[in-house]
Amino acid sequence: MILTVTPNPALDLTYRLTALVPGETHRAAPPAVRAGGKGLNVARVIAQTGGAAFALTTAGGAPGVRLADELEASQLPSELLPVASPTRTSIALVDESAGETTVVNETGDPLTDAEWTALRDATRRLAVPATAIVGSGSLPPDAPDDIYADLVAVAADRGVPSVIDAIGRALILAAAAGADVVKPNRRELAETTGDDDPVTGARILLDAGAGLVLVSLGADGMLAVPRAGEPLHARLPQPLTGNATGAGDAAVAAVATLLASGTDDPERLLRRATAWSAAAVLAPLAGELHPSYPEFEARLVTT
Ligand SMILES: O=P(O)(O)OC[C@@]1(O)O[C@H](CO)[C@@H](O)[C@@H]1O
Repeated sequence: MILTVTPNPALDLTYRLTALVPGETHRAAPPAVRAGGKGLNVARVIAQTGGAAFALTTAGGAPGVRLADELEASQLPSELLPVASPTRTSIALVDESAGETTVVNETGDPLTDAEWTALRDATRRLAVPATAIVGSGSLPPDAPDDIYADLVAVAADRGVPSVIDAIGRALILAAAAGADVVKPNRRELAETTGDDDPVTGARILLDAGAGLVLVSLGADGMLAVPRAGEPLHARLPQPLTGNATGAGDAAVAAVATLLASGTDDPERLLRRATAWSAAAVLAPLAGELHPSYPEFEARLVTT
């Protein structure tokens, strides 16, 4: 199975609005409630596409109970480490007329040292049967910077690939630890490296030690910058509108699935990641693909 580790999960509330007007009051039907956080979405997509996934995360307080209940109902194999602070909430406002989604992510509360140790220990234990390990999502305040680097080291010890979707120093340290693939989006990459050009930014992460950098470019598709050879770009002939929340997680799910099956060709990784990411935009909630996802790869333009 592919192990996903989400140190900062979120109870995702998705509201659908006919139109989002800043400064106005909106009335909405009750939100869709999902156990979210990037690694949980990655695991859901792997499961939807026929793979075996296991999600490791934390849960605390009343939102943590709701997260646990929803996760159990979804039947996604998972382990939730109990933590003292309440799980954060993330709100997605889907503007149906504009075809855009606005997201408010709480930062989350710090974990204690003992809770971080428990997360590291559980990662080591659950890595034993894993065929790939994914570390995904922002970290709560005061998190140890090396948490994803540690995960990369665990994967390397087990001889399985690692994929990291993170930001800042945690991402740089994960690259330096030799992550097989790192997948920031364009803004996260610029924030992390201080370079606005995605190819130059990606090369900073490659120089640090990453095997391949995938950069999601939103409606403009995705870029793969390998250690050897030229950068590759893939996109659909025309952009899609929908709910882009979780599109990056679908890309990570695609990459982890291919790596776990022994495929590490950058172009294949890029094409599958771009296709699943696009199919996620057409699905109503983060953590799922539109059922026509197998058709997307054939429509891509790669340069
Ligand atoms: O704060 P992070 O971890 O960067 O993002 C959290 C989040 O917005 O990302 C997922 C979509 O990718 C949601 O399920 C989740 O709530």
